[in-house]
Amino acid sequence: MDIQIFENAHEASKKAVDFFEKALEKNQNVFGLATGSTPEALYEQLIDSSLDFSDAIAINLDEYYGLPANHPQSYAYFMEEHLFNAKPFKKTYIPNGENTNVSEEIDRYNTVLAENPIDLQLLGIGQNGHIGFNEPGSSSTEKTRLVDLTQETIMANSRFFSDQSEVPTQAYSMGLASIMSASQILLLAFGENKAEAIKAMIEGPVTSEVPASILQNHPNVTVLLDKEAAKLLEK
Ligand SMILES: N[C@@H]1[C@@H](O)[C@H](O)[C@@H](COP(=O)(O)O)O[C@@H]1O
Repeated sequence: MDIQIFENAHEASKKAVDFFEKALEKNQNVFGLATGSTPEALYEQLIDSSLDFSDAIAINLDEYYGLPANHPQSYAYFMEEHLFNAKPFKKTYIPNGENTNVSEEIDRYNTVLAENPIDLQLLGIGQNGHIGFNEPGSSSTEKTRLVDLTQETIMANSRFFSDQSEVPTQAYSMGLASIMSASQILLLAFGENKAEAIKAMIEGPVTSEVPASILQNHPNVTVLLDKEAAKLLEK
């Protein structure tokens, strides 16, 4: 893993833009994208850049189960608001949270991934070390699936909903095997509340208890951190 530490999220996100630029230059046009507050600064900078994604494909990691795409807290809505409306892609994919035929939705998404191998996968990280919505205990061999969210994740995500009872308890997510099959991975983490997860991911053992630790086994991972998220790392 290549670990890079920056003064703040803005500087780290600036560096992340370079990875998108380099990928486009090499005609690596399939981007695995993430939601959450972490990539917001990156998406703002991509919008402000002259980079052209009109030939690129975006494949998102996950979506809440039960939320329609036009729900303001759905990840589909987030992506439109934070990136796609201002920076159009040729094609965008995200799990359909409204599809209650679970095996059909999983097959559809796994086919999308098989037909469009991801060149650059962007990731955030949950405070418990989850990536996508692969919670602690997730198997490293899983592809797309419907996951039960942990109480910790439901609590963390409740800040976006007016009432905790409205926070979905399940989500469709690309699995760890889907994430690991990307050619290159870029993980961003900002703020002190990510410091423990980052330490465990980088310096701890590879364990399903910290899903992100599996990234130690990937040959091409870059981690961009601000000082707070890096503060527990051994110097
Ligand atoms: N499914 C998303 C993850 O993809 C994201 O990395 C994580 C951290 O979110 P944030 O960036 O807001 O801290 O939250 C959610 O659980």
